[in-house]
Amino acid sequence: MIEIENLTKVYPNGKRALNSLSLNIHEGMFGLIGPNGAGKTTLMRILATLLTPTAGRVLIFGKDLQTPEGKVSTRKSLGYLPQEIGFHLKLTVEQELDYFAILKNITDPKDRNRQIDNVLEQIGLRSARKERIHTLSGGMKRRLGIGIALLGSPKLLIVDEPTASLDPAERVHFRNLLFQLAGKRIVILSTHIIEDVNQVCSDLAVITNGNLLFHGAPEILLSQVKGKVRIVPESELNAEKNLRLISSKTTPSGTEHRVLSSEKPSHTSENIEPTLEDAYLWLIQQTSEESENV
Ligand SMILES: Nc1ncnc2c1ncn2[C@@H]1O[C@H](COP(=O)(O)OP(=O)(O)OP(=O)(O)O)[C@@H](O)[C@H]1O
Repeated sequence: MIEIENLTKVYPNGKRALNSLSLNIHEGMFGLIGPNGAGKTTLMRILATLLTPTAGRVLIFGKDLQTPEGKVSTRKSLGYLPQEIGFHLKLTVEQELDYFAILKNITDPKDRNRQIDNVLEQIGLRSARKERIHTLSGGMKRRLGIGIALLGSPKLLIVDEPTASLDPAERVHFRNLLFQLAGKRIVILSTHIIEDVNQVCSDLAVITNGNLLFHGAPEILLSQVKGKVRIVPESELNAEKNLRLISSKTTPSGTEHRVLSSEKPSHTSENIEPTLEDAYLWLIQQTSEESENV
């Protein structure tokens, strides 16, 4: 388990990226969502021991990250896939994995080969082992990134926006791969794609401006907007009271607005089943309105 207590990070330029954040993360898939600049990467870099917090405490599998012993043991049990990964494009898939396995201190060549075979199987790149990295598709490169993170069989896997640049089929493939990998591990998935979290995470946190807005199961977040989402045509928008606009789209019959409201629907609009994205947008909007009113 990961225990985060009152974690604060203030960068040297005075930017407060995390603000006394407390959170516990258990085995399985954990989704971390929030708008740009919310503090997600800062949090993940602290968990990955790449950044030192200004205040607060983090225990990873019972070890305090502030102690040298805690840092060493976390690094041993960690696989981290950052947003950008610098591959050696002229190496083959197999050579790249071998290179990173050596960096991870897997010194015995037999053990290294065994682990590389396992990882290639897990990420579905067995047939591409002799291919040079510059010839791989974006999705295959992301899978190779996860393969590198998996070397050493880490108990904690942290992945930062892994599906952002992938096509829909590769995205689904990749998120299913993460789900399979979760098993007895902790997998932290940071993303802007709420649907990915909805499909594979049993627990999630929403952060904005370094503050924790929500922590719990996706169903609980969803339940907060149940019975409150509906589609309203442009012509009816003024007839409805206390609406919160989620999104708008142009259809052959005119502009339609997806809105949230606790009021009874007007005669031409009716409530529809909300999505996790509705709940997320509602939470974010509510918070930004509250902070504007302070
Ligand atoms: N090295 C740094 N020095 C100063 N400010 C920084 C630094 N790194 C990040 N920040 C700021 O801290 C805040 C949080 O950034 P962070 O990258 O953690 O957010 P994020 O949620 O990962 O955003 P995104 O989704 O855009 O990647 C932002 O306002 C960012 O500009």
